[in-house]
Amino acid sequence: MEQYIMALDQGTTSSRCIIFNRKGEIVSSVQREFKQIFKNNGWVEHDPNEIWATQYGVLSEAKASLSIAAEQIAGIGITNQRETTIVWNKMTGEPIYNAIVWQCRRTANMVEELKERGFDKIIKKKTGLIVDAYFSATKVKWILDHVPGARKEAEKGNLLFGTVDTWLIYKLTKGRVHATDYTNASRTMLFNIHDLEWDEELLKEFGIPKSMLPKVYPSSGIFGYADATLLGANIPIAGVAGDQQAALFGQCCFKCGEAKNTYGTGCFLLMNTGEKAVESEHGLITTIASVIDGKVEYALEGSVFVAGAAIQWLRDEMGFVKKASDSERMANSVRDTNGVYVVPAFTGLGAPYWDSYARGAIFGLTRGTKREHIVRATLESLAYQTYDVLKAMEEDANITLEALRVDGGASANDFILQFQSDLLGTWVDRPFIIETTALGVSYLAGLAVGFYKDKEEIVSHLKVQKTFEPMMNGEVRKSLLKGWEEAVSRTRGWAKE
Ligand SMILES: Nc1ncnc2c1ncn2[C@@H]1O[C@H](COP(=O)(O)OP(=O)(O)O)[C@@H](O)[C@H]1O
Ligand SMILES: O=P(O)(O)OC[C@H](O)CO
Repeated sequence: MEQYIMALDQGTTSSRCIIFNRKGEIVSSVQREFKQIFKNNGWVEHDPNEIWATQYGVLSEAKASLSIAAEQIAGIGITNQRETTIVWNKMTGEPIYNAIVWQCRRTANMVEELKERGFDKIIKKKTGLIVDAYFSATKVKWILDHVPGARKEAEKGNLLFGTVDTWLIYKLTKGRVHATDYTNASRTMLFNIHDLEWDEELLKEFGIPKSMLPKVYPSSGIFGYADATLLGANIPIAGVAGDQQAALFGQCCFKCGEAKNTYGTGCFLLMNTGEKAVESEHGLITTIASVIDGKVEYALEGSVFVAGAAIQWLRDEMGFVKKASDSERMANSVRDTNGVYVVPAFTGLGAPYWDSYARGAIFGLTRGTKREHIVRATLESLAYQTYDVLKAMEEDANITLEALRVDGGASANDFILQFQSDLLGTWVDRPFIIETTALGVSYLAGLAVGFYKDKEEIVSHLKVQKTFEPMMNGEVRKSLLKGWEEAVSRTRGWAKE
């Protein structure tokens, strides 16, 4: 009987289940979008029960579509939107508040206060992170401070905290396992990435009892077993990683200096730095890339908060496109943006600016501006933001990339990738499978259950579908970048009182 790996990819906008065969090919894929809750300016929430319901829905559908027996699933891999924070009651298993999403800015003031006291330096040293509302720590504190009775319950040991991987493991094992992996732990701003432990000083600073925290495991290994009532057999959960680290693995960036950029809701550029935790001097963060067989590898990361989400905004709020993919045709229907720049700083700016108070803006509007120009400028903004983080990374790591490996939903858009290659002046390689997040965690799970022998076997699966080559004249590039730089500078600090 043929065996498969089931990858659960819980992203910011959708829950997905992809089943892979031994050759790393997709044999079934089901996806479902879920509700984004925008209660206040800059706030973003999800309903944890809807996250679970959609995730369970797609995994059941994907399995049914193949008509396979539960025993044919050799292992489950879980990969997830990172940092998003859920707190639930240990007795009832019910969340006490909505999931506070990584993009949410509600704790920006808390962050300011930490910076004023100089505590950001301690945080950076221990966690590799630039203090920001992006990470989980201030979100957990906010829940404990604002949900009536929460802090008391937490102190009694009645509440559990988890990122989305932890929530899914908990639901899949029917509350038997409260665990996470090192990559997800490294995004909480509570985890010491050098000692590989929850940090007592940080827990004290944020007032978070240790009893709330999940146990931390390597990314490839057995976390527990999905309950037989859910899938028809007790199936091992054998790999867990934050989605961007999973994509790094799925792109086979196993060597020092290898990097990938994922164009999903946000854009995340990660470079493997091997056993060395490189400290950035240009606004990037240091994070755990993977822990496998006791070996820790680190990465440098540039996180851009809004990328594909800007195209969803064009679709849902502006009504400029019916489907995200229509944006490509519209962008190509005009020669250029007619001087328009869109800076999609809807939830502030991440790397390399780290400005919680920046807000989105459209510049250069004239009486001749058409919606096609705004659509084109929105697509170009993904490439400009990537340019900014890649340049910071090249300076930190003192290297020049020959080619950028790309993936994620918006990497299906040829216009974006051609413009990306033009701006960077380097090749851009898109693989056959752009779902590298799910692919990566299927590799991690597959290694744990003996589906794959080693990384060498995995590398043999990597195939480039299309390479984009730079075609833009150097002077044009320079002038476009100058306009972008100016546009970004004018969005800075906008929402600060
Ligand atoms: N053809 C396309 N052109 C531009 N953007 C796209 C296209 N297809 C999908 N997207 C964008 O990609 C994002 C979805 O990518 P995905 O990798 O599934 O994201 P996530 O994991 O963050 O939910 C959406 O924000 C969507 O707007
Ligand atoms: O949902 P994605 O794929 O955009 O990823 C979100 C990131 O993990 C946030 O850090």
